[in-house]
Amino acid sequence: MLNPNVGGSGLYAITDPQWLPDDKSLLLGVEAALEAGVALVQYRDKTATEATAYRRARALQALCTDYQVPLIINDRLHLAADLGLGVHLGVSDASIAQARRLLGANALLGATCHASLSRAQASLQAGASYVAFGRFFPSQTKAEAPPAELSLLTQARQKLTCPLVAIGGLNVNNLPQVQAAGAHLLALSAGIFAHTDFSPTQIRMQVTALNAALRPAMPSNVPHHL
Ligand SMILES: Cc1ncc(COP(=O)(O)OP(=O)(O)O)c(N)n1
Ligand SMILES: Cc1nc(C(=O)O)sc1CCOP(=O)(O)O
Ligand SMILES: [Mg+2]
Repeated sequence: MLNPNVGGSGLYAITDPQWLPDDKSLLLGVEAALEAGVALVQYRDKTATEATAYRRARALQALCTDYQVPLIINDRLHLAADLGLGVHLGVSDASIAQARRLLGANALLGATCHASLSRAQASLQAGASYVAFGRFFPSQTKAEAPPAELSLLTQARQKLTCPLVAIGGLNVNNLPQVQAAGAHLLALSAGIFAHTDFSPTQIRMQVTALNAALRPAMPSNVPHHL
């Protein structure tokens, strides 16, 4: 379900250990984002051991449940299965079809599609709940992410009926144009969590400013799949 605070177009907060390096900053940072209003949270942590990732995901699950916001696990399909959560998968990760079989019909499954509409169509065919395109702007979090053009979102809106996620270098200044191009969900990591002095207050202020930059979606545009 999308966050009604933002009328169906919402923020998708993606954690990263560069910005939230330990349990305390991760939980305080995500809680600040939840308080200020995000529609989805993704736990993305490439470096944590299995045990640490499990502990952090469990703690985030409890927090997100309190705020009734879905939590999605990046990459780690078996962790998602253990906790009964959704998963986001890229081209080098487990397949969407395998994830759908393992996680069941109701799980949220996200698929990275970079700049490829045909990959998006194939991912949906295989059972994805949403498709993600990007990166639209240079990313501090993932500098090597391949580029995509904003016009792709407009084409995707014409061809696909699922929720469309935009990712990569999003911030308060470029958010309106990404939304206007057709994105339903705006995924950000650095734009929410990267601050020189980590502070939950800064994160809350940042999410509040991002939400203020978003225009509420028309009811007919709101995808109800999430
Ligand atoms: C919402 C969202 N979109 C894209 C990605 C990138 O996934 P992937 O290509 O698998 O890369 P990593 O995140 O695993 O580095 C994402 N995580 N979330
Ligand atoms: C994890 C990820 N995937 C991307 C892609 O384009 O597939 S861009 C990206 C990083 C997103 O973080 P930020 O908002 O800081 O740019
Ligand atoms: Mg991945």
